[in-house]
Amino acid sequence: MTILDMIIEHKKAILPKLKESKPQWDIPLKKRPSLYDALRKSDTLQIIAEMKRASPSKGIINENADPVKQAKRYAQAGAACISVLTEEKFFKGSFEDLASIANHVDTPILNKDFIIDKAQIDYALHAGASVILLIVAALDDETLSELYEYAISLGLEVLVEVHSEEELKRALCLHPKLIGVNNRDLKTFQVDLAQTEKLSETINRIDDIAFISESGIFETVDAERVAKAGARGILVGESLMRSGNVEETLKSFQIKLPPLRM
Ligand SMILES: O=P(O)(O)OC[C@@H](O)[C@@H](O)c1c[nH]c2ccccc12
Repeated sequence: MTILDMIIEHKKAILPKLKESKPQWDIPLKKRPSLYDALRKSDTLQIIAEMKRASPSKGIINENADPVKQAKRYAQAGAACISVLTEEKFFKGSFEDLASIANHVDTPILNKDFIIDKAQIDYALHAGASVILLIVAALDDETLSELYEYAISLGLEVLVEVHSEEELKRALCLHPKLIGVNNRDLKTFQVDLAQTEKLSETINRIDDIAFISESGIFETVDAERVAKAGARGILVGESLMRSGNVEETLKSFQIKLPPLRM
């Protein structure tokens, strides 16, 4: 059983409880800017900065970080979007974190979780997210497209995450606007930025898509490498959560990009 299987099993087990208790927040989908627009229009690499206390591959990263302080630091340093992990058991996140961040920052907000059911999308919406993540590796085609359409119908943006060519092919059937290549294989934890390069050939052939490279980005050279492959944005967690100077670390990734062909 892979770690991804374990997380999904756990999600299924707690789903009935989630469905019983309705979301207790009602942070309206305020007029947050579109992540897609930020990625398409900007001439610098856009940073999606993540609030991440722990992970199954790294254990504790920064358990006691104050989510609002961290998110405000990200926003002030120029992050295009704040990503908030809400998975509790393996990542020590919560919808509380998401709601409190949503109450204090105006950037787009990505709910980072393992979504397998519409009820989780309702939670994301009520807790203040404007973008949700759908992980292709965790879903069959039918559920993937059902959840995708549902989120879009609610006015949310959807980041569709892939790791392999095969997953990319499945993702592209949705005609997604936001595609993320996770450099980390969620089944083995192996991280390799070459994954972004590999999948970029296909992604770069599609007009109108905003391409994000996710995970394993620590240095300016890493950002330069994925930008060269065509990424307009990067999703960064660990290096920002461990940084003694968030502003400096974040700014070290804001490199110049070639203009997009329109
Ligand atoms: O901490 P990193 O290596 O910078 O990675 C951030 C982000 O990409 C990672 O947290 C992530 C990407 N996709 C996910 C899916 C579920 C949980 C977590 C993730």
